[in-house]
Amino acid sequence: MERPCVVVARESGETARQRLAEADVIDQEFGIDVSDGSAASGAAEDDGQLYIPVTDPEAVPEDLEIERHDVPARTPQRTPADLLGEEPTYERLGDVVLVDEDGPERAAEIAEAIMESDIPVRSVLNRDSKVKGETRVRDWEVLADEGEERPPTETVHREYGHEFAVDVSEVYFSPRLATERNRVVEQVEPGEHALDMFTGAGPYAIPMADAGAEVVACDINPEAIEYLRENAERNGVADRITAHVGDVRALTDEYADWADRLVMNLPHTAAEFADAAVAFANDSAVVHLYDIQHEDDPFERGREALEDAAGDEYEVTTLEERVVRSYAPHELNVCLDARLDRID
Ligand SMILES: C[S@@+](CC[C@H](N)C(=O)[O-])C[C@H]1O[C@@H](n2cnc3c(N)ncnc32)[C@H](O)[C@@H]1O
Repeated sequence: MERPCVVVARESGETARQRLAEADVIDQEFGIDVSDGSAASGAAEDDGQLYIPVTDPEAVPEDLEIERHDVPARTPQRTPADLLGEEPTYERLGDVVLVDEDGPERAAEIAEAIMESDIPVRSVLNRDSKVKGETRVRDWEVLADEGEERPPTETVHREYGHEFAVDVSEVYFSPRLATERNRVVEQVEPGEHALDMFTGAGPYAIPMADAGAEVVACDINPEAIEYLRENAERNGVADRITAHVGDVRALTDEYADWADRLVMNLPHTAAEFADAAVAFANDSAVVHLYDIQHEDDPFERGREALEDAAGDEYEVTTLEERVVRSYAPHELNVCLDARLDRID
């Protein structure tokens, strides 16, 4: 059936799809038409493009092209909401579903609906603790598991065209930060030196390397670095990433004056690493410092820490103050983008 569709080259398809999903304009009643450039594809037009059906062309970001195109109607899918009669809150990480429920009965009911629905899911996990200690890993209760060979906490997650293998019982990973990570990655210039100080399984390091950066990635959690290395191979960027296990402060001599860009994703604590960030910075470096702070002035602590560490060696300029998401009542997860320019 002919519907308004966003037309994109196949290689830009995943990025466009995620942007449209964020704007909530993908028409779920119709499928995406994937034409592969060959006359045998059966697509209405064999031009190697993707046609993503949208509900409201007016709400589509302006830089995306729209045209009417024949797309297939989808067979209706049963969602967890259809089965429960209301929309439960959950996040998808590959074929694992993450929920955050206190009551065991409610948790079991949601898990059952998720497993019975048509979304492709292998296990359902409930948050069983807050993020803990240096590694920021939390405990998970397994609510449902199809019982394959892989542990129910391990999966392969896809984000903006990259694949991340991760076991959430061993390594921190939050699918909620996908848009924020992409915002940072889009600023990367080919050839720049990027230091991902708290890399986890590599959701910043890998796309930055794919954007052409030479990346140094560090984590104190050895399991995280194992997954980072696997993910670097998986995404074909192993030759542009150097991985280190340990406290990132131990690298300040080896990478002194090296970095054009520093990613500091260790909310609550990153400001304590401002001295290391300044030691890593070259003559003009951009810092992305994440924090979780009271909404009254969530950027102050990070900015002051950078200014104190910079002393009279660097000028600190705020580039952007970004609210990533609300974390708890009156508490925000934020990112301060700042530039450090060496004072001659
Ligand atoms: C909030 S997680 C972020 C991981 C990743 N950047 C992401 O977005 O998924 C912070 C990471 O910092 C690591 N970490 C904590 N203290 C560290 C230190 N002193 N040096 C290096 N890594 C550290 C933890 O093990 C954890 O993987």
